[in-house]
This record gives sequence, C-alpha cells and structure tokens, in this order.
Amino acid sequence: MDKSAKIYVAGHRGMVGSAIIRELNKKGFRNIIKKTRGELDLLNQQAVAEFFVQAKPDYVVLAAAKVGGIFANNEYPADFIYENLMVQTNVIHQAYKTQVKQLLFLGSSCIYPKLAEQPMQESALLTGELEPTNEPYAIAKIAGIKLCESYNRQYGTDFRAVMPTNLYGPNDNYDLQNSHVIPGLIRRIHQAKTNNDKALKIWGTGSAMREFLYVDDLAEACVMLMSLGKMEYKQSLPARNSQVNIGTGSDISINELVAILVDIIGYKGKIKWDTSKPDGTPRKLLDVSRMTSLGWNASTTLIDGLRLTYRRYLETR
Ligand SMILES: NC(=O)C1=CN([C@@H]2O[C@H](COP(=O)(O)OP(=O)(O)OC[C@H]3O[C@@H](n4cnc5c(N)ncnc54)[C@H](OP(=O)(O)O)[C@@H]3O)[C@@H](O)[C@H]2O)C=CC1
Ligand SMILES: C[C@H]1O[C@H](OP(=O)(O)OP(=O)(O)OC[C@H]2O[C@@H](n3cnc4c(=O)[nH]c(N)nc43)[C@H](O)[C@@H]2O)[C@@H](O)[C@@H](O)C1=O
Repeated sequence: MDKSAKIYVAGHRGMVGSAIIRELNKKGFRNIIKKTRGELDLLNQQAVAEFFVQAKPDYVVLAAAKVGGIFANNEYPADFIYENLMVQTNVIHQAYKTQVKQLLFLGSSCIYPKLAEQPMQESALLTGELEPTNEPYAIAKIAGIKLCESYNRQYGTDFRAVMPTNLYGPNDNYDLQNSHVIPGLIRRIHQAKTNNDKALKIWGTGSAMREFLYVDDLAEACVMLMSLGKMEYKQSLPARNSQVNIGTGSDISINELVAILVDIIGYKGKIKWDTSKPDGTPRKLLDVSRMTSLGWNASTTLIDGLRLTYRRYLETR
C-alpha cells in the first residue's frame, strides 16, 4: 500500500475505526478520509453514492455498524439486521461502482453456529444454527461476507472480510445496558466500589467462555492484511470460506474475567449471579491459524489490556 493512498475509514469515531486510524497513522498513512454520521449517513444510499463519486477513495475500511452486547442484540433485533444490511450493502456496492482498489469488511465471531466445534475454523460458517440472542446481527454479517465474495467472484474486486473475536479497549461504549461485557463490568464494578456496595449482581451464570482481543492488536492485524498484495492475500486463503478469523487463540470464563476485574479495580464486596439474564453462546473460541501462518499473533495479554482499559476509563469517563 502506497503511503499516500486515499483510505476511507467508515466508523472512525468508534472503537475499531479509531484504533485502525491510530495504526494507519503509526505506519505513516496520512491521506485518511473521515466522515461523521452527521456528514454522511451510511443508511442513505444516494448520499453514499455521491460521496464515493466525489471522494474516490483507493481503500475502504468498513468499521461502521450497529454494534452492541447481548442485551442490545436481543432487545433491538430489527435495528441490528436492518442497519447492518443497509450500511454494508450501500458501502460495498459503491466501492465496486467507483473501482475502489481494496475494501476490508469487519464481521464478527458470532457468524459461527452456537454449538460449533471449538476452536472455530473459518469452514464452520453455515454449518449449524446460530445463537438466538444475536441471530439477526449474525445473519447481516454473514450477508456482508457473501457480498464481498460475490463481488469478487463476479467483478474481480478485492473485498476482504475479517471476523474478530470479542474486542475491548479505548473508545468502547460504556452504556450499562447496551455495551459488551468488559466495558459493562468495568463500569458496574467501579460504581460498586465507589458506593461501597456489599454485593454486586452480574448477568448470567458466569460459566460462558469468551475470547477477548485488545482493539489495538486487531487494528495491527487489519493493517497487516490490507498491506498484502491481492495475489498474496488470495493465495493465503483456501478456495472456500474467504473470511479470516482474528483473535488471541485462548479464552476464559466470565467468572474468571470478573475475578480479574475485581482485582484490578479493587472491589471488596460479594459477587452474585443474576441467572435470569442470558449467557448467550456457551463458548466461541476462534481458530486463528490463518493469522498465525501469516506471521501475526496478538501481543497484548488480557491482564495488560484490562489494566490499560481501566486506566483509560478513569481518565475519560
Ligand atoms: N466491539 C466488538 O466487540 C466487536 C466489533 N466487531 C465489529 O467491528 C466493527 C466496529 O465495531 P465497534 O468499533 O466496536 O463499534 P462502535 O459502535 O464503537 O463504532 C461503530 C461506528 O459506526 C458508526 N456508524 C454506525 N451507523 C452509522 C451510519 N448509519 N452512518 C455513519 N456511521 C455509522 C458509528 O457512528 P456514531 O458514533 O455516530 O454512532 C460508530 O462510529 C463492527 O463491524 C463490529 O461488528 C466485531 C467483533 C467484536
Ligand atoms: C461481540 C459479540 O457481542 C455479543 O455477544 P456476547 O459474546 O454474548 O457478548 P457480551 O459481551 O454482551 O456478553 C458476554 C457474556 O458476558 C455476560 N455478562 C456479564 N455481565 C455483563 C454485562 O454487564 N454486560 C454484558 N454485555 N454482558 C455481561 C453475558 O451474559 C454473556 O454471557 C453479541 O452482540 C454478538 O453479536 C457479538 O458479536
């Protein structure tokens, strides 16, 4: 990738988009296009078409999406399927129409079946039933992979799809209801400590297993993949299932995660489990051998990433 290439990062104010911009800046890319939702609503097909014709980006990173944790996905399924289908269809189609050199689509590990064999290989896609709490979002993300594959097959475009595991880090969403588990727990445990609460109720049974990746590691992996030439990238993938998993290759239970956060934050009260709340997928550990065979491994340990994230939370809340 030429350092002067014009790169449009859709969703640049989000957790992933902002991390990708930090990584691009670190690597010396300076010609980055950013548009807030107020300037360009990606749900608006006409506005997206006009933007691509006028801005003519060389590269596109599609990190704009309707995103949320287990509660938000379960509560607002229509918003999750509608907004994600619209945003990705508008962006991917216009990237094709305006001959964008390369596009990187951000999917999610929830595309794999609820009871997929662990660790989940890319070939597990469409082999079983999805987790009901996030099925509409997962279906939209699967459609995103298929959009990329179909435009590549029919029109010879270079549209790539990555499937990150659960992410955390700077610029995460700390809403108590709609966020993911790490920001949700940081806020709840910090509040319980500040209020000297004797006990804290946490969603689920604590037995669900999750794999967590620090978002700056994801950004490094994404920019590394974008930097591969078209043939080099294609040759690194098998003919079937073109998406690439990105994770750490190891997971922990929510119970263990709570214990680590309680220790980092310094909360002394009791933990109680609210088993009326869903656990979601019992386990979703990614098989990351495609990334390791390309020479990439996550470098931030969970403990270090959580310490950095809590420090950042205290500075910015
Ligand atoms: N967070 C996670 O744990 C994981 C995330 N991913 C994927 O990574 C990608 C980015 O997620 P993340 O950074 O966490 O999400 P965020 O919610 O932090 O960021 C999403 C960004 O998309 C923008 N956006 C959403 N809808 C529109 C729209 N209609 N027009 C313009 N901009 C829009 C938002 O803008 P605004 O700020 O105005 O709302 C926001 O900046 C998503 O595709 C997600 O599926 C994958 C796996 C795990
Ligand atoms: C990235 C991923 O994110 C979502 O799926 P999820 O993996 O289930 O992620 P989650 O972070 O919301 O929950 C993980 C686990 O943690 C438990 N849990 C405890 N306490 C809190 C808590 O306070 N908040 C939340 N959100 N969960 C909590 C919770 O009950 C569950 O067992 C999907 O949107 C999906 O579409 C997707 O792509």
